[in-house]
Amino acid sequence: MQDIIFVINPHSGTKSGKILEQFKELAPEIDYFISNTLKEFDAFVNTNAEKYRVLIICGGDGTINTTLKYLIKYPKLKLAVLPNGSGNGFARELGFNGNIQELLDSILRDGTEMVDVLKVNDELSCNMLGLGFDSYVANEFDKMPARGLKTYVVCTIQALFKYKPIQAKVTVDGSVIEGKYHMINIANTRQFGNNALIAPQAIYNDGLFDLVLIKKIPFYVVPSFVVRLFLGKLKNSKYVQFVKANSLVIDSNSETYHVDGEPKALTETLNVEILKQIEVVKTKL
Ligand SMILES: Nc1ncnc2c1ncn2[C@@H]1O[C@H](COP(=O)(O)OP(=O)(O)OP(=O)(O)O)[C@@H](O)[C@H]1O
Repeated sequence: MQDIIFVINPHSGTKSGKILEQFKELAPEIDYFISNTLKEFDAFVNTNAEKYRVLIICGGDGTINTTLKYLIKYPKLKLAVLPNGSGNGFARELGFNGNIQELLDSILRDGTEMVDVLKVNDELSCNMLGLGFDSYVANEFDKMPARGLKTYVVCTIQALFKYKPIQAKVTVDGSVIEGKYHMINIANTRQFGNNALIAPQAIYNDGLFDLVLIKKIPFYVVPSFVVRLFLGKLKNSKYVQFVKANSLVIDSNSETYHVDGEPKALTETLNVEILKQIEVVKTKL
């Protein structure tokens, strides 16, 4: 337990204080660090990374995203997750269920699995990036004073009335796909979070990502689309096209995009490729 570090993002989710207390009670011998700012986190990891074998991240997909560059720089460091975000897509896919004792047991078993990391211009991603509707929602969510699932649902419903589809040109495997889209996703794992399975066939360690192109959906189709999304049945929808690839280029008039749920302004062409793999604690027996 000496070589494990627990890092908690106090800005993620809605119950980080309570989780930290529970963690300290169950594992008093494990070092912990409260990551108040990215600057403090950077200084802490760069000073201490060599001391540790496992980095437990307590936060959402956005927090996990901020650790990727360190996991690549210090490959002896393995990632484990105590989910505390609004969607927790990555944690759900890798089987991190939020139970502290089960997490510690998984770490002690010492099994690991590799996970692909994508490079998106100068950023990294391990779960999902997207343009269009979901980046619009991520941007609106970012402006809200409260976080959590409830706020996310409110932002999504409001966006259904305000959002306009985007124009995009995607160059993938020498072909050009061009059109008007409700949203475009590049999925390393199957889900956005909250078990919304946008790319049901995505495999996080196959050296490929799934490009998911969603055409403009008529308003009356939205309810059945949402049902298919949560059932993992989008493959049969005529509004959705899937392509597996390991690199692509996107030009779009979307003003925003998101990387693992973190909204960004879109001002240039996006170049996406599979970069490397990181080692993640295996939760399944
Ligand atoms: N390592 C870090 N240290 C400090 N702050 C961070 C760190 N990583 C991310 N943040 C900030 O904390 C905010 C919330 O983090 P995160 O995205 O993980 O939680 P969430 O939005 O509640 O969950 P989810 O991404 O699952 O929807 C981010 O938008 C970012 O501004």
